[in-house]
Amino acid sequence: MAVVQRIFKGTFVHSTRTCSMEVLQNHIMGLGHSGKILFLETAQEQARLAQKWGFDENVIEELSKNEFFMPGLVDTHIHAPQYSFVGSGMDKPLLQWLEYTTFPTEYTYSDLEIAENVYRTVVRRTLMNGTTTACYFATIHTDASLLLADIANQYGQRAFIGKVCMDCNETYPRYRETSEESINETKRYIEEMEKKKYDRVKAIITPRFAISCTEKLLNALGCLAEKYNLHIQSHISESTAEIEEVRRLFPGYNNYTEVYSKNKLLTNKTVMAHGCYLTDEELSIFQSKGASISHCPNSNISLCSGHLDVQNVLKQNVKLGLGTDVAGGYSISILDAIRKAVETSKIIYMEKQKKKCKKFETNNLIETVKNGIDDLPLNSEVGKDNDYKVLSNQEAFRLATLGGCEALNLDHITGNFDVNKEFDALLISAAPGNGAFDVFSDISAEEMTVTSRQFM
Ligand SMILES: Nc1nc2[nH]cnc2c(=O)[nH]1
Ligand SMILES: [Zn+2]
Repeated sequence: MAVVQRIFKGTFVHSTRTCSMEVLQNHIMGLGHSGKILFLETAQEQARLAQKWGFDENVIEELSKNEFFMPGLVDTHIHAPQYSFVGSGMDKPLLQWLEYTTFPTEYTYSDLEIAENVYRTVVRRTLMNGTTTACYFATIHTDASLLLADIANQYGQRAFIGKVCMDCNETYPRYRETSEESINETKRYIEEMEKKKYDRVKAIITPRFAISCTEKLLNALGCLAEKYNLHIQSHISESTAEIEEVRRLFPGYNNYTEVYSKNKLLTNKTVMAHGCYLTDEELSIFQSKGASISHCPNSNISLCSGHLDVQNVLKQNVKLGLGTDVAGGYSISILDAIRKAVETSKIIYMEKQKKKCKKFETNNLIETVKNGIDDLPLNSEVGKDNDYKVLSNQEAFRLATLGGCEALNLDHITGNFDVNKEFDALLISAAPGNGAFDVFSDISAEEMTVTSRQFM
């Protein structure tokens, strides 16, 4: 039997397959050598557990009343090099923003000194914000991408790191590769990454998006992903202008999703960012391939790209996680993504209400003509049968943790506190001294001084 290394007692909050947020109070968790969860049971079982696992009850580490453990946050889509201009240049829509702000900045990452400075900062800052797993885009530069992987490994972050591939760039031609360069450098990148044998940091195949890649490159990358059994990431259906351009560039395909799926880029290890305008037909392709979507609500609003209807994606059984999409999104925090996901869902709800209201108005007009003004429906009745359910905080919490791990095909390893998974967690104090918010309850001054720590 495995030897227990650490034992925690207190409150554990996580998601399960059937419950968005399960709060387990007064529970005991035992961790094994490798950080794997050996048991999580009610504290009433303490004496029995001590006997079974052979530990001394005095070694139990007890959380204070306002502390709890939750799974580490998962950022399923973030551009590490773009952190250097986060929060600026957001006055343009996607394609112009790429041309004038993003490409000129990413181009400078051939300089490893620039890369090292920003990459070290972004990994530390994401960890400080509770992101224990991140799926990164780097740039087209192989050595700088390898450096980002090395830094994530040094800091103990679980990460996918993508060397970006793009053999087309009409708007900023200096920042692109030839098809051969892109394919050969991707091979070199994969092989270098394999040699490193990092525990928690892996290469991910990264065509930037259909507009930046020829069909030849997309196909070659799909074949490489298959050959090396790798994860894949890209962008899809983020803005209407982008979709128009994809239609112009790939006239032989029925829709945007097909451009990826027919080039072997839509697998159960694929995560596609945005998907705001995917049709139900396209979502059903995602579902059948087991591919997932990274919902990046801050970016979608900041670049005026569109909204993702999360409830529809979930209804179609497509795997879904949250992403910051720094620097399309101005916040590096997944807590912000949780808030924005709920707010986006409320906006969709209000839009549906408005449509309903318009329908009533039209009907009223006809009714009014027929029956006179007294038969108008009361305002309070408007929207009564709007059956759209706003995303709850608990559901958004699930997307930020277990949902993200499902999206990245990591849910057999981590994402919640199931026995045998790795304990990848945040220790949250709801009432740290001088914290960012206030908690009104009977907590002692001593407990107030406890701050959040992070366990990996
Ligand atoms: N938000 C976002 N969308 C993209 N589509 C292609 N590249 C990018 C990028 O860097 N950011
Ligand atoms: Zn992005």
